[in-house]
Amino acid sequence: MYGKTLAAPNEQLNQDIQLLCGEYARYNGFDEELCNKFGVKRGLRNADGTGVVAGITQVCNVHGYLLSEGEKLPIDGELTYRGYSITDLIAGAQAENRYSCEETAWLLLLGFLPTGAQLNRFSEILADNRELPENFTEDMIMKVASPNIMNMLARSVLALYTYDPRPDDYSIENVMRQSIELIARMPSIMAAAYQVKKRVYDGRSMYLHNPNPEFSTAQNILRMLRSDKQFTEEEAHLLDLCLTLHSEHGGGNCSTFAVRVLTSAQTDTYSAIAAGIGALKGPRHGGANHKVIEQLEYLKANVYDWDDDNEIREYLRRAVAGEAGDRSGLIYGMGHAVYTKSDPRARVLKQNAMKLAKGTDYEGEFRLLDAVERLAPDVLREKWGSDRTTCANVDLYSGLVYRMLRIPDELHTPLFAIARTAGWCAHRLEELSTGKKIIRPAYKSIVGAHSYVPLAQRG
Ligand SMILES: CC(=O)SCCNC(=O)CCNC(=O)[C@H](O)C(C)(C)COP(=O)(O)OP(=O)(O)OC[C@H]1O[C@@H](n2cnc3c(N)ncnc32)[C@H](O)[C@@H]1OP(=O)(O)O
Ligand SMILES: O=C([O-])CC(=O)C(=O)O
Repeated sequence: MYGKTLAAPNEQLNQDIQLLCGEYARYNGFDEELCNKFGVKRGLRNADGTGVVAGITQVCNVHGYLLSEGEKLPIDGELTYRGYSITDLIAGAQAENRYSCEETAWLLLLGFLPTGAQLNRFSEILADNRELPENFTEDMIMKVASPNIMNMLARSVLALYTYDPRPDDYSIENVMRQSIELIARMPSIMAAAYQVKKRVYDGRSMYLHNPNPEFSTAQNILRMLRSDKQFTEEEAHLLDLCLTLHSEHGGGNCSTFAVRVLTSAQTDTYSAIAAGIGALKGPRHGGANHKVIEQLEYLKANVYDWDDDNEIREYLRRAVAGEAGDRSGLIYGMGHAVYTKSDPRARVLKQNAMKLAKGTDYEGEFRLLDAVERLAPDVLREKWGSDRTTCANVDLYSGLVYRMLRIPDELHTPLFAIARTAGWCAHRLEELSTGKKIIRPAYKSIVGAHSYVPLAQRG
């Protein structure tokens, strides 16, 4: 067989680990009721599920419900970047046949819309910084390839520290430079990591195409991923729309909060952004877009009639019971910490997915996702025993759009990371300029006091 395989742990080590885990279970874990007793805000949430307010931000607003007399009222979600609605940002660029991802990055970093001259200069700066440092691909990506591109993104971002003459300078001027370099370089890292992974793990040919300085971020991504470097303008504009939609989501989402936590310790930009990538990789967060595609494959394999709601509902019930799919009990692409009735990004992605799928081989996959969106809320309500409103999130339709753009499934979450780098950097800058305090919540200790026992006396 061609390609690198990972060594399995040896049998003796497996047995030792099982013993250790048995001991772990005896000495760890606690009665969940203790959290209620001590008023612990698990997941940094209030009793009604709203987030504990951890800071003030001017970067973004995620609006998902109204509070009336202490009750959460479901509404259609709204998302604004620096006060501008995402739909206006996208429509504005589309009306002028422009790409919006670079304008969005400027807006998030600086706080206002660029003039034409500012946008042109910013795009030139990004173009000048897309290439990776000399020998970076050879030394940092090729030498120890990773089977997982998110892992490779995090490792490569950390490695860039070594190539930076001022890695630990956290002045706004220096962090702005680092932010712009990272936004420019992330697509090149993803493309190289994917090509090398293809070669090393899948035994396929790799193509290392240089970015084109004349191209936008979306155009360059398609150019670098495709063996023939070819793409259509429609494809690049759709990818640009996806990147814009994923660029930012407030200070409280798991990955951005991770970036803010690390930043509050005044650590370096590379460590903070690598933490964001690590958090985004999780299947409850950005990794859900990849999981949605896996879930779609399970549905395709296990549902006989894709138009039979009863059969799909039954499958979803089994998934929630942990008896189907990846056995996690989750329906991926559904539910959100803030949005109730709808996620505005999912609405836009759904429209595009529907348009693109119509009359193609993907129509059936679109109908399956649509069925998940229609049926999952009731299935979840059965589980919760309540009438709570839940909705599709950004991850439900993005993977199908990427599939239709011929982007490999394993790059769906990395594309999210590429887009979110602008948001992470904007929050890092904000945390540095306004945070002023190390983020340090408390954990209530419930461990009793023990007298030390000398080794010879332990039973
Ligand atoms: C870019 C993004 O991060 S968007 C989110 C992407 N993630 C997913 O699609 C994964 C599936 N969804 C989820 O896991 C959740 O809805 C989250 C992580 C997005 C939000 O989590 P929370 O804010 O804790 O959701 P919420 O308060 O509504 O959860 C209540 C309960 O319902 C469960 N639940 C929520 N959504 C789902 C779901 N899609 N499938 C199964 N159970 C769910 C929660 O696990 C929780 O169970 P518990 O009380 O046993 O712990
Ligand atoms: O806000 C959240 O918790 C998750 C989310 O949708 C995002 O980060 O895009």
